[in-house]
Amino acid sequence: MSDSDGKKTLGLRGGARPGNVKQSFSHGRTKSVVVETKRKRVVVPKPGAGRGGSSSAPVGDPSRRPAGITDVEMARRLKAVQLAKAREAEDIAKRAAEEKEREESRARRRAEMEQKEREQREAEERAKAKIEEAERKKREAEVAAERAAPAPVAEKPAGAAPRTANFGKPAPAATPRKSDRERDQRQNRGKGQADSRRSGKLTLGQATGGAGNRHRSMASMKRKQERARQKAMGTVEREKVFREVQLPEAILVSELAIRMAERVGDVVKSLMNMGLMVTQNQTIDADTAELIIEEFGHKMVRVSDSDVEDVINEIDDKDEDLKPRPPVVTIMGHVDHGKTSILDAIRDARVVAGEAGGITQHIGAYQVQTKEGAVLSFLDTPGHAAFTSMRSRGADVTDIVILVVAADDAVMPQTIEAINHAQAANVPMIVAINKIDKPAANPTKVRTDLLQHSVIVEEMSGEVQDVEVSATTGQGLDQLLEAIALQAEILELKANPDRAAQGAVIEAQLDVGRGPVATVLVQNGTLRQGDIFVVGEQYGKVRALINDKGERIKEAGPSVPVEVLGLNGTPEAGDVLNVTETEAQAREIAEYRAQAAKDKRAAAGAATTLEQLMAKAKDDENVSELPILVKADVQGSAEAIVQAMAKIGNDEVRVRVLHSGVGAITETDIGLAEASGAPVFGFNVRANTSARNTANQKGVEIRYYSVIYDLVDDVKAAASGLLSNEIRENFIGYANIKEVFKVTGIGKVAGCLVTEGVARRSAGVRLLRDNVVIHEGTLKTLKRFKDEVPEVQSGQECGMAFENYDDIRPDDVIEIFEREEVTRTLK
Ligand SMILES: Nc1nc2c(ncn2[C@@H]2O[C@H](COP(=O)(O)OP(=O)(O)OP(=O)(O)O)[C@@H](O)[C@H]2O)c(=O)[nH]1
Repeated sequence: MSDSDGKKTLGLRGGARPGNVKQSFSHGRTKSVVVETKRKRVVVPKPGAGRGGSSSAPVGDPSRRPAGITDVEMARRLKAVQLAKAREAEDIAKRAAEEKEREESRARRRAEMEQKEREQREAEERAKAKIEEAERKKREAEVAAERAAPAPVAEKPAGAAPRTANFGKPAPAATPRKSDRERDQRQNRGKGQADSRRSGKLTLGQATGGAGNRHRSMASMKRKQERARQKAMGTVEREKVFREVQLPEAILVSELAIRMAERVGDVVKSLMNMGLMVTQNQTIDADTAELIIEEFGHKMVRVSDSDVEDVINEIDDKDEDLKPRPPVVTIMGHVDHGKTSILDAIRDARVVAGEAGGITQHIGAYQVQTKEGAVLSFLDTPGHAAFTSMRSRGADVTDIVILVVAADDAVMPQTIEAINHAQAANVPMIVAINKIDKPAANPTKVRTDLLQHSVIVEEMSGEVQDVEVSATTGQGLDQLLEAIALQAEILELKANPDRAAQGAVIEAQLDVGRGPVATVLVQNGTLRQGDIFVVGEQYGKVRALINDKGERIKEAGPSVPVEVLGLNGTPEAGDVLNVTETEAQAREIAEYRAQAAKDKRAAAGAATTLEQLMAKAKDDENVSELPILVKADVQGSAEAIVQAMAKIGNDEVRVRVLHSGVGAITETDIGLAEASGAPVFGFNVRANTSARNTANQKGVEIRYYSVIYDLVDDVKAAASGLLSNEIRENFIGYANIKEVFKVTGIGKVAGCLVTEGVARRSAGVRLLRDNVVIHEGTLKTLKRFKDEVPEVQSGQECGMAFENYDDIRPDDVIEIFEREEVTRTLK
């Protein structure tokens, strides 16, 4: 701008922009400094100059070139620019080529990995197929196996074909999975730099040797996933495996879970879903367990008894080993028709005289020989209950039933029961028409009576043998024995005496001097002294064998009843005796059975459904129970009494036997009876002194009996006392309401006509509207012509008002009834 002047401050020339800067120093001193800034010259190329310059612009044109640049410099610069552009294009092409190569190598790797996966899968499939093939080979015939063997080989080329194609062509759309991935990658590339950078990193990793690592890591990842998948699938398959679950009579919930290989929690849960509130430590019965096993998709194999029982499993006897055996005969019939008398007459021994009330109480078994030499075994039972209870324990000992019917009587309830039992057991019958000596005897009536119960005797052209006998005179007894022998012949009863014995307990008791004694009827084999045996939950070694005549014998063959000594405890009637090889076996089986019985009892208590629990709770509110204690001389009697007690009662009253046992009444019995407020019934047994004293002190009633029927009658009477009286309603009349009046002081009064019976002031009334009871109560007033009357007869008009009830309308009907209390008894 201005030229330099001597007085002026030295400054820049032209284009300079002056400015002052004030500097501050210490002690308030300042100094102003002039600062000049010079603007930088900016060269802006004119439009079109660049393009022309790059190719055909005249190099020496000073107007198109920046100031101060020579032609040579300009040419050099342009050349440098061209070179840079060419290099840039080259770089782009190179990068594109590299990218393509990388892409191809990635595709190749992917193809390889997939190939490997496929190979792995195929190898697994082949292995699986091999296993299946091996299994099939085992099962199938040789030819089928050979035919089946090339199957995997044939599959191989088919599986290999796409593999070869993949190798030749790195990235074909071989599988839909692969094409998906490629599409994804293309999309990713299009999406932006971030994705392509990521793919670039992959390549770098590969280039720096990380490729192997990456490859491995991806593969290992895939293997991991595959393992997880297979594991998951494997678990599912395992659940589907049908396990054979061995199921005993009762099983612990936890044990069931273990046997099914399921989680205990799941088992408990499904039990709860079934309405069973049980824990894993509780026992459930086989039926419930079966449902659970089915629910979990397993197969149940019932084991009725444990493997320990296998040692006594039935061996089928060969025909040549079987020899004829005597028939086992049971005499059945109505009370006092002469069962014991017939048996007595046959044995030529007096049994009746020794028995209280002439009623057979003990179960015994005896053998007799007919004149022809045929041996028959007789079983004397105290009624049909024992016969049934023996059958229910699996002791079907009876071959022939003698049905005793008194000729002077008729077919009685117990006769019918006996017929039913014999028919249910599929045991042939012989009818013995007894007391034929009596003048009132009418055997034809007996025969015709029997017809009604589908027993057609020979005399009536049927197949059932009938014999007229008299136990008193002995008439017809030989014919009866002949008939039995004949029936036995028809039945062709056989057994193998040369094998380990098997028998059924007829009676068992604890003998003071001899210990537990069981009367056993040998059914098969021969029982010998010294034999080791298991009987029910007891076991032992035969110390002595005593026959029905009280003689000691060394052995007892088929159909021979014998008393066995040497038991460790008292078995129950109906228990089966089996001879074992060793004492260990016998003990093991006995212990197993005892445990099984205990488990079963526990299961019966535990496996109660909610509904059952509620029903039981509800029942208990309404049902009165008569608790009793029973002590008897022998097991059979105790059992018969318990069974008779079970039959007494109805929906409201029942007898509950708290305890039943064999032997004298003890202090323990009295204690139990006192706790439950129960009387003690002694059957052919007495209370010992201390028990008697305690009973006196505590006020426990002891009753002694020697006849079962007396006991039953007494209990029935006692149980009847528990029955609440029945309230019976009798309708005495009906009245129709004609009009309704309002009377001050009384309220609404119905003007009625008694249409039926009588209206009584003291009776109960019901108000019916359209045949629906809308009120039940009593009458406040019954008037006839303004007079209060006790009753009004049918056809007469009267006024009635209800006690505490006013809603009465014309056309309503009044039902009049009386209630009476009726004392009930048990049948
Ligand atoms: N006249 C006559 N009386 C007989 C005959 N058989 C039995 N009795 C009598 O009938 C009564 C009953 O006989 P039991 O042998 O005790 O009758 P049961 O069927 O065994 O009776 P329970 O043991 O109570 O079931 C006795 O008094 C016998 O004397 C017979 O053939 N003729």
